[in-house]
Amino acid sequence: MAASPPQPVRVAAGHEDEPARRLASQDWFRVDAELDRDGVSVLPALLSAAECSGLAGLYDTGGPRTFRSKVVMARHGFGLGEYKYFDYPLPEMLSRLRTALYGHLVATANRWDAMLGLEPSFPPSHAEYLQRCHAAGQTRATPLMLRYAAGDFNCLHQDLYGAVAFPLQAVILLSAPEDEFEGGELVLTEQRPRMQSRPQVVPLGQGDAAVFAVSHRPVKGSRGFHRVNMRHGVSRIRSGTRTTVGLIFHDAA
Ligand SMILES: O=C(O)CCC(=O)C(=O)O
Ligand SMILES: [Fe+2]
Repeated sequence: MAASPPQPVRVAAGHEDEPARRLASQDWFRVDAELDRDGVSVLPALLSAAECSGLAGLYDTGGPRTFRSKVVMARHGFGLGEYKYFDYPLPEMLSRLRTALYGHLVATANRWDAMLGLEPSFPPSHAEYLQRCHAAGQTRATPLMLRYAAGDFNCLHQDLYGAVAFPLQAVILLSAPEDEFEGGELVLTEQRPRMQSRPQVVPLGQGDAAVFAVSHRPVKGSRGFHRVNMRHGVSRIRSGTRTTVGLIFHDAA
C-alpha cells in the first residue's frame, strides 16, 4: 500500500489556541507551590477528549513530515513500548502549548537556579531559549509521542539531550484510564543525598498534564537548599493501550 500523504492535524481545526488559553486559567499559585514542594504538579483538563484522540491518532497516521524518528524502547534497554519524536514544524497546537507553557514555567526555573546559588538565566520567551539551544548545537525537536501496549513500561530516566537543559518538562495523558488502559502510572523518584529514595505516583486523567523536574530540583535542608536528583518512568500497563505526549523545552544535539 502506498504511504498516505501527511495529513493536517484535525484537532478542533481553528481552535489550536484553546489549550494555551486553558493553560492561562490554571491555578498557577498552586502549581508553583507544588513544584517547589514535590517537583511535580498536575494541570487538569488541558486537552479535551476530542483533542486527545485527534492527537493520539497521529501516532499511526503521521508520516515522515510529522515524526523524525521512532524508538523501540526494548532495543535500548529503556523498557517496553515505543515512541516517536516529532519533527519541526510541530503540530500547531503542540507548538503553541509548548511556547505558552514555557512562559508559565520560566519563573520557577529561574527561582530554582537562584535557590541553588546559580545566576538565574532562563530568558522570558521560549524563542530566545531555543536560540540558546541552537547556539550550543542542539537543534533537533524533542517533543515526542509514546505508545504503550499491555505489558509495556518505561524505565526510570531523565530527558537530557545535551548541556543546555530546561529544568521542567510536561507529559500529557491522551488515553482514558480505566476505559482505554489499566496500570501504566507515571512514577517519579527523588534520590536524596545519603537517604533512601522517595517515590511518587502521579494520578492523571485523560487530557491532564503533569509538569515535573527533568533531572534535579532544589530541596531545603538544615543548611539551605541542596540539589536532589529526580527520575521518571511508567509502571507496567496491565491492559489496553496508553498514549502520551511529552513536551521537553530544550532541543536535542
Ligand atoms: O508516558 C509517560 O507518562 C512518560 C513519558 C516520558 O517519559 C516523557 O514524556 O518524557
Ligand atoms: Fe521521559
